[in-house]
Amino acid sequence: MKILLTRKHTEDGNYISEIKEADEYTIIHEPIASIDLMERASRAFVNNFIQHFSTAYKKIFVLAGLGDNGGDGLAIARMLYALGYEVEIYVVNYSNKQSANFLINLERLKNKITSQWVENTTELPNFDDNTLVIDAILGAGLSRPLDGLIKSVAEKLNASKAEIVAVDIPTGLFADSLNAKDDVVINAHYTITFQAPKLAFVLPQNADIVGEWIVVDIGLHEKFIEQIAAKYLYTDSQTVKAIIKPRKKFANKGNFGHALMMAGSYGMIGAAVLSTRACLRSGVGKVTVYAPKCGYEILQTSIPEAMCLPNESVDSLEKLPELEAYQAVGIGCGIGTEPETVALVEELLKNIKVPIVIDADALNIIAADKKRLKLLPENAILTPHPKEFQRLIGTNWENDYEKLKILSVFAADYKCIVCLKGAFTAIALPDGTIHFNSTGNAGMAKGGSGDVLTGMILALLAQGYAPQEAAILGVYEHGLAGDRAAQIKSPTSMIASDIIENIKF
Ligand SMILES: NC(=O)C1=CN([C@@H]2O[C@H](COP(=O)(O)OP(=O)(O)OC[C@H]3O[C@@H](n4cnc5c(N)ncnc54)[C@H](OP(=O)(O)O)[C@@H]3O)[C@@H](O)[C@H]2O)[C@@H](O)CC1
Ligand SMILES: [K+]
Repeated sequence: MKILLTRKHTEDGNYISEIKEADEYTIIHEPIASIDLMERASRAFVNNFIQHFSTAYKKIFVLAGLGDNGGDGLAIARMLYALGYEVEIYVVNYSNKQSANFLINLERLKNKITSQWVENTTELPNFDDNTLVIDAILGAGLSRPLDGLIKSVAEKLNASKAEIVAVDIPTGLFADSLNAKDDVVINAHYTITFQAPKLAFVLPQNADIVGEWIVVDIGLHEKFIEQIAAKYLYTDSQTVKAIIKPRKKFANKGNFGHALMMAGSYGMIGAAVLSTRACLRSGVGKVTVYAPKCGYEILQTSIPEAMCLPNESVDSLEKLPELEAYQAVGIGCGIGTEPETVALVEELLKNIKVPIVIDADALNIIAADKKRLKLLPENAILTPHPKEFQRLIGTNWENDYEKLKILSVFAADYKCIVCLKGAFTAIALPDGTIHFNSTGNAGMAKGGSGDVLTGMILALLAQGYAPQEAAILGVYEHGLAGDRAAQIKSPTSMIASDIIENIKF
């Protein structure tokens, strides 16, 4: 799914809104009147809202602005009222400019619900912990940080205990550009957004502002959206459905590749076990694990399905084995950074001719001498967590927008694929696009999760998935397995082995 931007920079130094353009294209080519599109969007909001909140709240306060976000608010209030909800409308009267659709919806309220016009926060009711507030003050049309009346309304709401549901975007949040640290933004608990995810929603810095969020389809023209060259995408079940290849009935294990997992060191054989087992659960035909001697018996007994190739050294990985037999290689999980292992990583990068996934200590080894970055083979998949990525680039970032810029440039410069792990893992491709993942949960932020991901991606590479596909699909299925594990064990109690047990391609 594409992430549509509200401020996309153009070559002449201006910016356009992809959302607004899709909106206008739909109005002309469907065709549909603008007010009817607003009605459709509001209906989509209400359908989701009533599923999510049923009748838990006695009274609903709708805070409406004067533009089209406010117009949505009025339409939503009318629809909820018609469904029997007790609704009060407060119009935040911050300006003398009102949109045409706002005015039409104001007219449509007549003889149904009255709206109270607010010029001071003292005219607002008290929002106690049993109230639900729908925030329809400003949406995609935000052009500057909040000030004056809207800012004080936002501060009052944020200080209250009310449950806040945002229409399209929480008021004051720029959909895809940076808010200053001291900007006041309404902190929503739930956001129902129209047609496409907004970039701000997948950035960790905004997690407490957007709350849980969901995209509802408002039927903007498919043809227009198809031709948008999106820089940011969101991996959902549809994306993944288009990538997954069905397993053929008459296939044998030779059809699914032979993977080589280079992992483990003394005290870290668990990382080799987890990554290899995850690889086996992800459809690979055969897997050989190359590990130090101290891991041999552990690996042979704990994963009988895998072959184990012990290297000479007892405690750490050294010396490159023959690579001819393998369709893909994984390296890094628990390998440590002993000098002989450093030499092995360098040798591997110089000699590898098949797809590779690089994780953990292998990334740290590369980061320790930046010249090694030049050895990265084209389309190598790197799976750093933020700290590892910082080591690779040798610097930190000021905010998440800067992080994305650095990430995208890094992937383009080194022609590699970087899966930057975290909530909404960001996968940067050599073409500069960034694909955010939609699955996963906080229970996965635990030792061993990353090893599982490396094993899954390795299995997909060995089966012949293109590296981009292997990264996007692997990260998505890893998150999904984590979500299943969290359902069964709870996010707090689940461990990496539970993720493996819930992999289900
Ligand atoms: N796109 C779609 O597909 C559909 C979109 N729909 C809905 O439309 C919404 C977008 O509507 P919108 O363009 O009217 O913008 P909105 O956010 O209501 O505000 C605009 C007004 O606010 C003003 N203003 C800006 N910043 C300000 C500030 N800090 N403080 C004070 N004022 C400020 C700004 O003034 P200006 O910048 O011109 O000075 C302008 O007058 C979108 O979020 C969705 O809910 C659906 O109905 C149908 C399908
Ligand atoms: K809003």
